Amino acid sequence: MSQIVLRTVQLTKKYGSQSAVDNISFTVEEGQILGVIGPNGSGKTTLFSMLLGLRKPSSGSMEIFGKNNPEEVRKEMAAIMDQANFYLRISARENLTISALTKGVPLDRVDPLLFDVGLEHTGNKAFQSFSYGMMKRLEIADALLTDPKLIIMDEPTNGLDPEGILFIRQLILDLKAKGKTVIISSHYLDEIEKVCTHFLILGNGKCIFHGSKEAVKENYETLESAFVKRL
Ligand SMILES: Nc1ncnc2c1ncn2[C@@H]1O[C@H](COP(=O)(O)OP(=O)(O)OP(=O)(O)O)[C@@H](O)[C@H]1O
Repeated sequence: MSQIVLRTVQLTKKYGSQSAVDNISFTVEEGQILGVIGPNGSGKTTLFSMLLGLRKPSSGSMEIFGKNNPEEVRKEMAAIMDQANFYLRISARENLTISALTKGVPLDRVDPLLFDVGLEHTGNKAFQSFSYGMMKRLEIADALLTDPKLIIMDEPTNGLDPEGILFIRQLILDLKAKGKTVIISSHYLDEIEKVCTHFLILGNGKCIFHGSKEAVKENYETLESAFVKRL
């Protein structure tokens, strides 16, 4: 049986009287690629913030690798949240080297990762000269430094050109081939449908569908139709 990576039980986050995440229970097993979708304001970022330990649930519980506190499994997890903090005047390679030193990661991981994200030729350019797509690639390399088992990505294709979108698709497929577990939010249903094994559809903070790609196909044919019919 596959290991359970994440289990939430009636997970709830309230802002005042409003439930941004409302009583959500689901599990994610090792190797699954879970796509989290929902309209604006449906609770995706709030859910991710709790998974990363950035916000505390108001009620309910969650376990990641069997631990209640995300801090205890920090080394097993990485997040790509569009909030990367890099030094502007130094290169991608230098930024990644500093990050590796800070995280206690062997420095020989830096160059292969620059290669993996397609920055091997631009690795010596100052970060401030980077395009948005290049920044995103560096953020991904940084997130993967620790070889995490669980990768959480909040709308990773937002603002990317077609080449960048293809790169993210291939990256997720590579992570899947390595047996990593990925939780990814996106508004691009066609794109997320190509890479995910499972889906969680949120509406007003509630789980309105959770199931496998096969269950979506069997019941709704496409993710878009599941999305429209369940909302
Ligand atoms: N810090 C906050 N204080 C009060 N309300 C908040 C806060 N953060 C989010 N909300 C509210 O919680 C609800 C869920 O927001 P959240 O950002 O989690 O949704 P989302 O699905 O990520 O949206 P989007 O697709 O626009 O990124 C929204 O109604 C939002 O206005």
